[in-house]
Amino acid sequence: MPASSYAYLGPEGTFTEVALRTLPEAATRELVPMISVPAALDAVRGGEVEAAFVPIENSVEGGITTTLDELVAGRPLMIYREVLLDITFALLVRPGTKLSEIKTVTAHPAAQTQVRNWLKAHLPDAAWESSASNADGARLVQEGRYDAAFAGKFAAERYGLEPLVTDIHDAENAQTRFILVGRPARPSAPTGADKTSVVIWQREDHPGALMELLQEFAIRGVNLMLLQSRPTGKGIGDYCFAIDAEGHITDRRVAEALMGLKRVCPQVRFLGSYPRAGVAVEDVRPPRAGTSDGEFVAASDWLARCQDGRF
Ligand SMILES: O=C(O)C(=O)Cc1ccccc1
Repeated sequence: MPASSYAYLGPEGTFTEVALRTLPEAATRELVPMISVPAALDAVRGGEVEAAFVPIENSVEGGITTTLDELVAGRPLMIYREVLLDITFALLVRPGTKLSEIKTVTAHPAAQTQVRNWLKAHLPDAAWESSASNADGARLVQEGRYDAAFAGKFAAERYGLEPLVTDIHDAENAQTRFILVGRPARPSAPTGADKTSVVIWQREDHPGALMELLQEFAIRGVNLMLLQSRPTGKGIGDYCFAIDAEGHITDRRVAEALMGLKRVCPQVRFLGSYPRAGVAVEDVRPPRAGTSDGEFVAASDWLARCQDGRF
């Protein structure tokens, strides 16, 4: 596997692959399908690939916990890009299969919540089995292990299947967010429409503990876009929090919020600052009064002058 390659959640024909191919840099890399998110991220940690492209969140189910848990623990990784993809499923079957003949269906667990109502209405007696990815489900249908798979329509041809039903989605406008993850290095320069991801651990259980952490963002006018709690595995009630905040680590208000967290949390893991998918710089709300870079710089200059008695 050459180092100028990107691993992704495979096999060929996943939504992940479709999302990855929308990145211009993917055209110049070898794309290597992997069987699971941990396998893709381990290939990054081991230096076998330059980066890995994996799903992180969808608008119906929330966080993809395998990915979050991988980013929270183990050797640190960093997020460099994100991609949003609209998701609708097709029911893929071996040619000639009728709806009435389907007894078993499969897909990635994150697909289940997106097709649950459709399944209840059209295949109420079908048994559900999870597969490693939606394309892997299609592969298993080709092999005869299941009767049908929920996957992208585009996966049908690759696995010799036919889309019996298309455009299946319980929720309108369902989207999945994917991230490009690499080893830690300097984040790309701010674009004006950026996002910063961190994981924070709280010091101890006490009233208002989470509010104290969130207030580091609130008082500096930093908007939060994701807050996902994950168990640390150390015992019931012991959680860390994955947070996406609007802005770049080089924005003063974001940097100050992160420093605030670093002072009060036992551990903070920086996961990267990267351009927001689908957001133009003109659409980003301007900083709240008193939280622009200029205002932070003016305040720290004033403080330095006070400390010097030069005011
Ligand atoms: O990329 C895929 O095909 C996956 O299996 C992950 C996934 C699951 C559900 C919706 C979008 C992506």
